[in-house]
Amino acid sequence: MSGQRVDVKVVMLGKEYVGKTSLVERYVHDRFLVGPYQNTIGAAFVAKVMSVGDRTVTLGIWDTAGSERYEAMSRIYYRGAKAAIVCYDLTDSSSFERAKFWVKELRSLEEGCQIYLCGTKSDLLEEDRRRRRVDFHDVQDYADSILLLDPNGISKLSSLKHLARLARVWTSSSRKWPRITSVWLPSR
Ligand SMILES: Nc1nc2c(ncn2[C@@H]2O[C@H](COP(=O)(O)OP(=O)(O)OP(=O)(O)O)[C@@H](O)[C@H]2O)c(=O)[nH]1
Repeated sequence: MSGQRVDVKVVMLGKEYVGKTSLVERYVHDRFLVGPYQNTIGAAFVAKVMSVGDRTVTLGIWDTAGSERYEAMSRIYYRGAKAAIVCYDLTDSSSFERAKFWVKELRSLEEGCQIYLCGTKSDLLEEDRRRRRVDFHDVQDYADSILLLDPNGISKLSSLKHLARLARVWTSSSRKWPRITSVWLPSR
C-alpha cells in the first residue's frame, strides 16, 4: 500500500470468482476488463478520492482474494474497515454460504464495520432466469433476520452517507458491466 492518507477503509470480501475485482475496476476506473479470469493473489489496494458535500474523502479499498487459501490473509485486510462489500454470485449458491460466513465473522469481530451484501452477475439471469441459484427471498429473509437482531443499526446508515452513495454507484449498471443487487445490513 502507498503512503497515501486514507479516510475510510473499505474491504471487498466473498468467494473467488464472484466479481469483486470487476466491481472495483468499474467503480475506480469505469471499465470492465474482458479476457481470461485472473484470480487475485493476497489482496490488492486502490485509493479513490470522492466528494461528499463540501468534503473530499479518500477511500482506501482492499480487494481481497476469494480463494479459501487466502482466508487468514483476508482477516488482516478487514481490520479497522468502515465498510465491507460482501459479494456473492447470484448463479452460485455456495458463494452465498461463503458470504454468510464473512458477515458472521465481521459482525462478531468488526463491530464498527458497515456491511453491504451484494449479489453479482444479474446480467446472467437476464439472459436465462433458470441460472439463478440464490433465491431473492432467502437473501431478504437473511438480511431481515440480521436487522431484527439490531434495530439500532439502521440509524448508522445516515451517519455514513458517502458509503451509501458508494453502494449506489455500484448498483447502477449497464449491460455487460458488473451487475449487482445490494442489501444494506447493519454491522451488528
Ligand atoms: N457475466 C458477468 N460476469 C462477471 C461480472 N462480474 C465479473 N464477471 C466475470 O467473473 C469472473 C471473475 O471476476 P473477478 O472480478 O475476477 O472475481 P473476484 O471475485 O475478484 O475473484 P478472486 O480474485 O478470485 O477473488 C471474470 O471472468 C469476470 O469477467 C458480471 O457482473 N457479469
